[in-house]
Amino acid sequence: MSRRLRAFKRWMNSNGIAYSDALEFVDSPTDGISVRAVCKLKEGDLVVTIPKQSCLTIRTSGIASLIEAAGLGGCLGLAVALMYERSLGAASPWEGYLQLLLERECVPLVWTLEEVDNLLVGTELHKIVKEDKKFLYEDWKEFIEPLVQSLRLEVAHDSFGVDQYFAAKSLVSSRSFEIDEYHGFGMVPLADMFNHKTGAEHIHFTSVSYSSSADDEDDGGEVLDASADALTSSLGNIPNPPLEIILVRDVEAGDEIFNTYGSMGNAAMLHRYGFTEPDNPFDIVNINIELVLQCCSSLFSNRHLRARLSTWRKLNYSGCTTRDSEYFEVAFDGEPQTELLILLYIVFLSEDAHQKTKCAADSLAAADDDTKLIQFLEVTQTKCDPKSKFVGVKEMLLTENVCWVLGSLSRIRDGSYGSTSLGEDVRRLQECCRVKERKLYHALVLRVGERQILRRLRAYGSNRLRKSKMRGGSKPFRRC
Ligand SMILES: C[S@@+](CC[C@H](N)C(=O)[O-])C[C@H]1O[C@@H](n2cnc3c(N)ncnc32)[C@H](O)[C@@H]1O
Repeated sequence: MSRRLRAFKRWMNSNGIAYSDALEFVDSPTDGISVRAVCKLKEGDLVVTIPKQSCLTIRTSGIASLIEAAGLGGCLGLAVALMYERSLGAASPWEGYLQLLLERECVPLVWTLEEVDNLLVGTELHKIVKEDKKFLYEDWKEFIEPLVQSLRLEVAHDSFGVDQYFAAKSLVSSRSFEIDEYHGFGMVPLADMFNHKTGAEHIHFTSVSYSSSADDEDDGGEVLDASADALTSSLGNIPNPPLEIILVRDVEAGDEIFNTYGSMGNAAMLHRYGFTEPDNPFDIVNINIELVLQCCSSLFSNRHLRARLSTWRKLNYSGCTTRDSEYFEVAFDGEPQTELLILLYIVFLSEDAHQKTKCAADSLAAADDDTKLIQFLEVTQTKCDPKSKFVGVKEMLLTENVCWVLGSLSRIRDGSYGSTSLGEDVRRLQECCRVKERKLYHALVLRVGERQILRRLRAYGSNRLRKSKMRGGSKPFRRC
């Protein structure tokens, strides 16, 4: 066992963190720390208990009162707590835990701007990471720099520099857990040593809720050997149950024990945790509404597009929204969000069908989603395919024109990745070393995954078109 793991185990023992003998901690020079099962473990086994007082949170940190006085909460406050405890070195009560952590996690936030521009161009993350860098710098300038200057902390000021803040944020983003209402988010030693596997986790991490009934207290016999002091909150004598890790799936002897960080696409995973998973079924690509309108602008006037967009909105449709953009999701299998198909369908409606839709807009808008779509198609007098009950209402939106735009959107969106083809990206990924070229590897997994979704979007449109033609289905209202 590595020296840092031995020191961490000693620290856990003296801080009331109890774990099953069946857990083995592995320290690999290439892949970091992971947890394995020494023997077979069964679903329902309680394998770890962690007193909340051993977690590093805004409340437990030695700088708690200053953070509170400055009104810093959430991840920003936790990053300050982490920077402070790190600055204390061996004097920090968490030293045995902190010495186990990397200086920073390799999330795009801590990549250079040049790396972000070169590696993430075109991907869902490019703009987001550039904004993150800007906003976090502003947070540092506005909250952390004045805090350190005004309070004349007895620790080195350079422990609170902008680089240290970004490093702390990368650890908070990749390792923190929500503990409870009182502590909020915190660094949870040991719970943060389990790696992630999508949809195949073995453990769940839980915060046990306290019950005052004597029966419930008796049931607490399974709790591992955590010290009574550690289980009692420092705020009066309110019993404060520990955090627990419980097996939710059997693990064979020798196998790695995985947690889940949630079901998310590669962009979210790389953003928050600094890694990706090939063929991640939760991957998505977003198509901005501006791009949709731009794509249609070669066929229709601005006036026409504005009128059709307004009708779509009157029917109570919208895309997904963030602070400053509206977009449509394309799922892993290439299926576009229904709202996008409806918008395109309305764009291509004949003037007569559009007028009828406008007249019926108020009553249509009030209906639930499924009924609204059926009634909308009836209003626009789309001839229902006799087999439509087998193909689904969504298919009725896939006219030749709509499918054509889907293909165009896919090509234009794909152009944002630069001049290399998908095939070249796939070759680069095959030749890339996951360990030595970590940033390039994960950026390529993200890029290739997104471009494959766009290719499936093209296939989605052309397959539906072929099927529709074979059925002699709905005719386009207007040819491109
Ligand atoms: C909560 S920590 C897990 C323990 C970590 N391996 C360590 O060395 O301390 C989360 C970090 O572990 C790594 N990680 C977790 N699951 C991973 C996976 N499936 N593939 C690659 N890296 C993973 C990432 O670097 C991530 O930011």
